[in-house]
Amino acid sequence: EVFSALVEMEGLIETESYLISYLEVYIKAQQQKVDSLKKKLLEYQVEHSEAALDTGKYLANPINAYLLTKRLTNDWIQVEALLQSEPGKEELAKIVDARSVLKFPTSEDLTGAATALMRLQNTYNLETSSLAKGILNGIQYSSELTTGDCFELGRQSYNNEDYYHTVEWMTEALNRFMIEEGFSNNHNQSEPEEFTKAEILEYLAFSTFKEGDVESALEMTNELLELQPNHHRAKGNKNWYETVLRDANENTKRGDDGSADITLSNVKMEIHKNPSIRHTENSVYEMLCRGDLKQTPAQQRELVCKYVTNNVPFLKIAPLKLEEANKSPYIVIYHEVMYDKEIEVVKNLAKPRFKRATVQNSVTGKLETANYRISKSSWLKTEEHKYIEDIVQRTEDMTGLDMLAAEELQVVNYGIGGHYEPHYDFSRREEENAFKELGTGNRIATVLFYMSDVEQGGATVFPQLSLSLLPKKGTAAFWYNLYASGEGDLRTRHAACPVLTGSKWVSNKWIRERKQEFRRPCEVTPDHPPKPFYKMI
Ligand SMILES: O=C(O)CCC(=O)C(=O)O
Ligand SMILES: [Fe+2]
Repeated sequence: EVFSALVEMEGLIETESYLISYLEVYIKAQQQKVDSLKKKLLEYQVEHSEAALDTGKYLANPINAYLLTKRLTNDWIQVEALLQSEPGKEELAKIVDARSVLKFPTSEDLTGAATALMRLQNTYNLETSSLAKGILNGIQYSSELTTGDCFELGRQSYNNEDYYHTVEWMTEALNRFMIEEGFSNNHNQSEPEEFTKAEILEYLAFSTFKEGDVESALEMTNELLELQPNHHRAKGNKNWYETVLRDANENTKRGDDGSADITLSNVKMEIHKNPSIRHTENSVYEMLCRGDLKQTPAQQRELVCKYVTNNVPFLKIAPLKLEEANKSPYIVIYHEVMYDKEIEVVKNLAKPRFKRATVQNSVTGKLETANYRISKSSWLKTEEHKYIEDIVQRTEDMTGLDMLAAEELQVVNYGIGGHYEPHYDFSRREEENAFKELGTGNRIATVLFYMSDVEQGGATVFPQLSLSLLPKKGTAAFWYNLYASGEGDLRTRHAACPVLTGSKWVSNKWIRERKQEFRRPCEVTPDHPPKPFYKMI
């Protein structure tokens, strides 16, 4: 699959440019055939109309008799040959073979890309109508979506059981459909559509019902039945909606307050609200991604920037630039700790080995792909390149921790809407077995290098700390995941926000407990963190 990393999608641009050139040559060849046929037709028509005017007179001329004979012998053989010729055959073969030769996205990619758009819409509160116009946060980024695109996005949302967005996109499709219908009626040039108004209404009605608005769902179904009186499912739905409304009305009548509101208390109905307001941790996460939530001035006042040498002799000459991002747990940003030339090498080494990033199943301990982590990644060994050795040495200097038991450098590229929902980098108790086998202990600390700027979105956020770190090429974030006692620090729960525009590259160096005994001696008493300010789910 290609949608999970932007760099993987570059191959698709190449595919498209080949297809365009094949198609262009094919059409030219076909056009030449049609042009020649038209010319022949015209010649036949001219001669024939003269002959038909007065057959006797025409044939009395021996030259005409000869020409007529010739037209229907030699000439016509040429026409037949032209008709049967297959110009552009080679290009057609190339187009047919393209799927096995060139890089093509799959239907999973289409679903993934559509889901990513929905995620972006949710996280960044993007308006459907603006998005349909190709506008992201007020900036025109791409061409406008067609009615068919809106319908397709609605269908994809429906398949994901996201009824909120199905309603949004199908309403957009319906509005556009009506405008286009009016337009084509006036101009008498209707294009065949890949969907009908009835289909839009069916999706719209059912999703509106799922969202809890039974009356509107019924109205839409009635409209659908006007278009297609024998629509089987619509008839069934109409009955069902009417029953639901009748039951609700009876309930209301029995109510004391005499309110006319429809209560559906006796009807079991799943109401799918906008997913962004369903979970509290999620809503904090999304607010942080949008920049709607920030550290308080009181928190920020405490933070300082300084040059550090961490008692490393080399750093005495070239100290590191440290910016504190959070006091407790201590999270810092190091500036200018990965250089452009290193970044290029790391990217190039990583690209050919990219695989969809996995997560560890908390029950089985197995690695698997998940919708809550969408990116591609690969692992680079320290010995692979001098630059990686340098990066790992710098990581040791930055953290004061031993790199012997650290994991390899993980390099990550996020695709459109690519994200990693709130998680801990350390392993929870259930998963510990996996680490015991490795014998390296838990992930004591994380160093997260930013290898690109990101145009919009893609922040790393810590919901419990109201903290957002914006990617800046060459910087690295560093924090301890564990207390000195070895217990996991729940406040380090963090997430990678979906990338709205741009390509996000990061690399992680996860440092393990093993070998740190003398660098960060363990303590017996964990300091217990304050409770999060929102409800954990
Ligand atoms: O990409 C980011 O900003 C964070 C990535 C992350 O948390 C992880 O890979 O564990
Ligand atoms: Fe993480």
